Amino acid sequence: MPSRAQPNIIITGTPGVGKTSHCEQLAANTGLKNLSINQIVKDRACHDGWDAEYKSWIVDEDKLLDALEDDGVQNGGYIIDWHACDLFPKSWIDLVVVLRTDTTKLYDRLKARQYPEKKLQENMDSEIMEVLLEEARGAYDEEIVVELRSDEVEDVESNVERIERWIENWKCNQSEKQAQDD
Ligand SMILES: Nc1ncnc2c1ncn2[C@@H]1O[C@H](COP(=O)(O)OP(=O)(O)OP(=O)(O)O)[C@@H](O)[C@H]1O
Repeated sequence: MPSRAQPNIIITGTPGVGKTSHCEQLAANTGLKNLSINQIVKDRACHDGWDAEYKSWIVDEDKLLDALEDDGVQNGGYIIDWHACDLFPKSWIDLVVVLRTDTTKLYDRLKARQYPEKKLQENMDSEIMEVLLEEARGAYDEEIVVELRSDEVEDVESNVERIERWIENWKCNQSEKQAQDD
């Protein structure tokens, strides 16, 4: 286990599953820093331009990782909000939460955001095919990947409470480990 005092947690999932809603609530409750990768990509120009068809930035992953490393993300204390997860080094990450949503609900949420039809359909397919869950399971140890439902508003609160309990346990384990090492 790494010797961080605070964990790093990825909240991932198909666009529209509720990552931002979860991350904001979790950051407010725990004091961990909310790291919106979308924002970093935009603000720190970690991209190779704008994809007009998909209406999204073409991410330069090397630049992005350099920017995160400069900020000391590897030292812990971050909630990482991003619709991909396999680019972050394994050694940086303590928990990966993959949010899942009923596809009818996802369709309504993406439609409300006026997503272009092609992007909407691809995201629906991605949720149906469990692409993000498979990506998380492929990139990280099985025991740190957790799948949570985000269908109803109440799910956000119960998921956040669950993650808060996980953080407390993680900190206890870290303190015990530290005491053994001293
Ligand atoms: N569990 C939920 N129940 C009902 N509505 C939700 C839930 N989670 C999120 N929403 C709503 O769905 C929309 C998308 O949520 P949010 O922006 O948090 O998703 P996201 O996964 O961060 O999307 P993106 O990847 O595009 O940033 C918002 O209008 C939000 O209020």
